[in-house]
Amino acid sequence: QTVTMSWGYKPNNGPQKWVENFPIADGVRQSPIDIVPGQASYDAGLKPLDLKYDPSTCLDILNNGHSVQVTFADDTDSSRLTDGPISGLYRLKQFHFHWGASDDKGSEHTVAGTKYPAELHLVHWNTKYASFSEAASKPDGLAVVGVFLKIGGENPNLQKLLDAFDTIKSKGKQTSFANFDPSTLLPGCLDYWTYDGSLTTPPLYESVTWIVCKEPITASSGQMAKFRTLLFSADGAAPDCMVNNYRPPQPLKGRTVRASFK
Ligand SMILES: CC#CCOc1ccc(CNS(N)(=O)=O)cc1
Ligand SMILES: [Zn+2]
Repeated sequence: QTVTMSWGYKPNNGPQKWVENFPIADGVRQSPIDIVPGQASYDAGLKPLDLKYDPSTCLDILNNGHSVQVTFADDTDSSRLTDGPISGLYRLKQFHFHWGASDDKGSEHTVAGTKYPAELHLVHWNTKYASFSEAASKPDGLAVVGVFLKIGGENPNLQKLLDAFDTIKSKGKQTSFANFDPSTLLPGCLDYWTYDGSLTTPPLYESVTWIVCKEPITASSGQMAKFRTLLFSADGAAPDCMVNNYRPPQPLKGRTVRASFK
């Protein structure tokens, strides 16, 4: 390799290599995991998720070279998560996706070994800390809500994002993106599994309370194909399709997965 390569999802810089620069990759609370419903413990003490998002906090949509990300203004509590498995109030910072090269793979979490074509992550940070950056490395710093995507009917709310993809095709491109309500991407039923985990990309901080929704949302096969038109590569570089940007499940290492539902 001529220039020092940053992390990615290829054989020479992908998940099997991340431990070289990020030793926490072999840590005790890494994500994602395979969720085995029969082994999850129903916890009647878990509260329903309370998610309230203000579309006016939506700022822009970005190709960061690893995923497509929608970023939010987090200087007030107007887009936030409370209750569920967490205590306190966590502010929405961004959401992004992971997906495959084909509809048979793409999610990071799996359910009894089943891979979904994609997974949405809504990243929130604990307001007991002063900022996202400070919270990102604390054991109770982040709460990420995961939502599976399955192949089904056209999703009109998802289409609003996809319509912006042509302007952010390559790494580093971003464009303003206003008045999007992320709650339109949530399933009708907010039953969830929860466990203590990590970021699924470098720096892999073990700072995430994971909240994975049992019910998927739908995307059509054509909409999934649109995700695959994005590029890992920057303008002018050899085009490198942004696909398979998912980390495979990691060892549970004795952790308990709790269910909010019977
Ligand atoms: C300071 C700092 C930092 C890192 O911030 C992030 C935030 C989200 C992610 C995506 N991780 S995931 N897939 O677990 O939501 C990666 C790095
Ligand atoms: Zn993610």
